Amino acid sequence: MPAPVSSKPQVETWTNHPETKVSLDWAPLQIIDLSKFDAPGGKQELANELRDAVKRWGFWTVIGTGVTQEQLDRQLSIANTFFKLPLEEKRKVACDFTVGNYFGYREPTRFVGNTDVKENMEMLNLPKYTPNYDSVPRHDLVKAFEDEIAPFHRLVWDAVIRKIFVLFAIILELPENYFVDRHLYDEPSEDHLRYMIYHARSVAEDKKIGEQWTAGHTDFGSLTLLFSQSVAALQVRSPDNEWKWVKHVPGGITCNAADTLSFLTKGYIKSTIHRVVRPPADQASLERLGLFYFVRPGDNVPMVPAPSPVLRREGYLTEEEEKRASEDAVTGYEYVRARVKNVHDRKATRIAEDKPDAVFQVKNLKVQDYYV
Ligand SMILES: O=C(O)CCC(=O)C(=O)O
Ligand SMILES: [Fe+2]
Repeated sequence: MPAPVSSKPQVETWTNHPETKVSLDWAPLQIIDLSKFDAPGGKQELANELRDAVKRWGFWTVIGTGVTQEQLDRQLSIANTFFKLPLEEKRKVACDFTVGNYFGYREPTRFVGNTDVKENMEMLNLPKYTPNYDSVPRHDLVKAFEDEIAPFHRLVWDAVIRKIFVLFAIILELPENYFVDRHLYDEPSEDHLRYMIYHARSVAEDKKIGEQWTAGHTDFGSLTLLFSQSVAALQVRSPDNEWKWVKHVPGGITCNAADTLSFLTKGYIKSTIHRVVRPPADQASLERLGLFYFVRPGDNVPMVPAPSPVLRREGYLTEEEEKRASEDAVTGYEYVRARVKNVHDRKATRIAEDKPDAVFQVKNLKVQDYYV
């Protein structure tokens, strides 16, 4: 048995950056106050507020989550400490994209498209703390802080994700636990908490890549939670196909729906296109450290449309489709692993100049690979 890690390393405290003073074209994202969730009529009220946001934007912000600023800052400081480790240490547990495995450290090794500019982002994806993942390797630093990371990991699911899934079920007139049951924390899934850092680039380098740090894309799982942070760089494609900046909401969590939730709802819940670009001038030289939770469907959950009266009524789902849906259905694990492999198991990242006509497909499930 490995020796228990007795003392914690010193953390490199992370300090948040000031917000940009540049006036940007911000996306008008709906704010959902989850502190109302348990009040009488609260869930229904929140579901009504969320309905339009999920159908049209696929992006919204939650506040009143119960996750404290102190907990958030502590996670960011642990993340900051991790990224300052020597590369050899970070490499000890690495993502294995040859099998679409996103758990572990992602090193910025790839060139952007056909340029000589390298990726500027590193990440660490931490699987859930449940017996299913006991044997998954973790870095010593992560083990040393497990008493803080593990409860935080589960708290995000319990306090935020579970509630959002209940709201989706109400919107779709399904039993309240319909989506919760397909994303349970204690069942196996590719869910991960993510630490992610973007390093600043020079004006000249950013120019070569069209200032796009990550090309337009949809996320692979069901739901992405981005703990709101002050360095502006994330843009969402609006219902009118215009890029809008996502504004910082202190203490809030920006959420977006992703591919598998769109499959489970026949496209009613929108898997929204977004990208990451060079920050505005007053923030362009800052390190951009972020904390995320990527929610994936349960490994064994079939990607079939929910039997929702709303989907039937609004013409998303025909009787014939409903009958055929479960034949040869793709599972959550199959889709997510294949999608991660397709996007990441390559030597160069995609760039806006590439032809954006690539379609990714697993059996009947189809998405556009990336967007300009
Ligand atoms: O860094 C961000 O704000 C978003 C990152 C993102 O879109 C992703 O990792 O899928
Ligand atoms: Fe994304």
